[in-house]
Amino acid sequence: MQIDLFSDNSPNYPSGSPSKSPSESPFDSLSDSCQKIELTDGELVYCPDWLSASESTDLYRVFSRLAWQQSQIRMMGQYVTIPRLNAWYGDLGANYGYSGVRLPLNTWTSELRVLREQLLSTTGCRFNSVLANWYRSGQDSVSWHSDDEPELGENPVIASVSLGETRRFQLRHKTKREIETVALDLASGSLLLMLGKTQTHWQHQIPKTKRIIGGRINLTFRNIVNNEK
Ligand SMILES: O=C(O)CCC(=O)C(=O)O
Ligand SMILES: [Fe+2]
Repeated sequence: MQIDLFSDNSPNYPSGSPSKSPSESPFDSLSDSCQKIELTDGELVYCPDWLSASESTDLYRVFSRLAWQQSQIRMMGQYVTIPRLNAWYGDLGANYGYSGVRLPLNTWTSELRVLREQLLSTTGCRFNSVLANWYRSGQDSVSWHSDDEPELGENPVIASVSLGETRRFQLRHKTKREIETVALDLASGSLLLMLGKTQTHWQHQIPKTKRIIGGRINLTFRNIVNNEK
């Protein structure tokens, strides 16, 4: 695979995509196995079989050995332990935090690097970091939020790879309450792209479930544009 790592493309815009009229998304040319989901004020692409079942099983096992930690976030002046494990990997300088937590930066593992290259060839987007989440059971979750930290820049492309147990992913519009919540069941081996103004206008969550289920690892590849912090 030939990749020009030093080309001067805008980091959040696919590099290899053919030129399109402005009304078309650069992601329209993704394979037929991907489904485009148009939102009011946002856009998603869902590719259910991005990885094969055996790749997904192997990667779940490999990634269960990432540098997991259980972070504490600040909420209304109090420290609260988050109901999931986190790990942050990225290029030197790709520093990231949310809700008062600064996650320690780990250097890429070879398997995370391979996934990042596969994402470059699928999407044309180059990511410099990945936030890994491990939902150990149905009692682990992430509550309503947007991936809108300033270091992600404007209209970030977030590429979310799911491994292990299928979990429900919900999105709600921030201001237009008449728009119904959107729900997607994110299967093992799937890729979900959140595009355009999705982070500006929508929040997303993984709710808890009472079902007795196994674990799920989610990898959200991101591009940190402001690295001086
Ligand atoms: O687990 C997921 O699918 C979502 C994770 C997420 O929203 C995040 O890491 O910001
Ligand atoms: Fe998120």
